[in-house]
Amino acid sequence: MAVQIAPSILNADFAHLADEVGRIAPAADWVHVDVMDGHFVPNLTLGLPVVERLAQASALPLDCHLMIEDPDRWAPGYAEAGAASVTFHVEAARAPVRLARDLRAAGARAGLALRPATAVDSVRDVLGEVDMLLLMSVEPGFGGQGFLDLVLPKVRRARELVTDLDVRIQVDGGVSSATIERCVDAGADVLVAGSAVYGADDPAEAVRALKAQGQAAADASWWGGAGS
Ligand SMILES: O=C(CO)[C@@H](O)[C@H](O)COP(=O)(O)O
Ligand SMILES: [Fe+2]
Repeated sequence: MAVQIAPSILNADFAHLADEVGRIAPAADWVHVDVMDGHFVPNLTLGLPVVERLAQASALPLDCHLMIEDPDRWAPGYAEAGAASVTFHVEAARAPVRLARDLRAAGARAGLALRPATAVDSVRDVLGEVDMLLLMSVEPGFGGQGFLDLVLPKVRRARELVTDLDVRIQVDGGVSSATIERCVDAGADVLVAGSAVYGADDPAEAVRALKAQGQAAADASWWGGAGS
């Protein structure tokens, strides 16, 4: 299974977003767009009008991570705006199964996100309804935070639970050359990296290096042969 890198533009220059995506486009699989509403998390970033324009201007598919309240109401709009993948938090959703189905019906991949304190087993029965499970390895809200090792057993458990499913496991927060191998070895196959990419002199080269490191870890891991 190919490891994918989704750089987060949270640490990019918001005045030149399309250009910032262009800097990673030669190497990245997705561009990770962190949508924060100032309520679900104590930070405010961007919303639907920006995502709509970015989806048109971006050289990469958009992986939208919605850190917002009432995703049941707002998330389908991001799929309709052109996001290729829309991830919402289970802690905020009233009807996660219905919402995942709405996202897929709107043409997007559906992702389910868990804060660090939310147990993976709490969503085991709905994993067949989604395309990706996002496990936060920092408390959501800000880039540049330290990686929380407590996510690693959760990643391993998630990988066990999706053995017979076509569900990607994404880790988000504090992913860098120092932590990516542990994430992938546990079972992650999509890695979000914000400051590790946009803090580098050459963001595309940083993505290539992370991908090579992650793929080597996957090939050597206990789950590496699983999935498609
Ligand atoms: O969703 C979030 C933060 O809430 C992340 O996507 C971060 O933006 C990733 O940034 P780094 O931790 O890699 O700097
Ligand atoms: Fe994120």
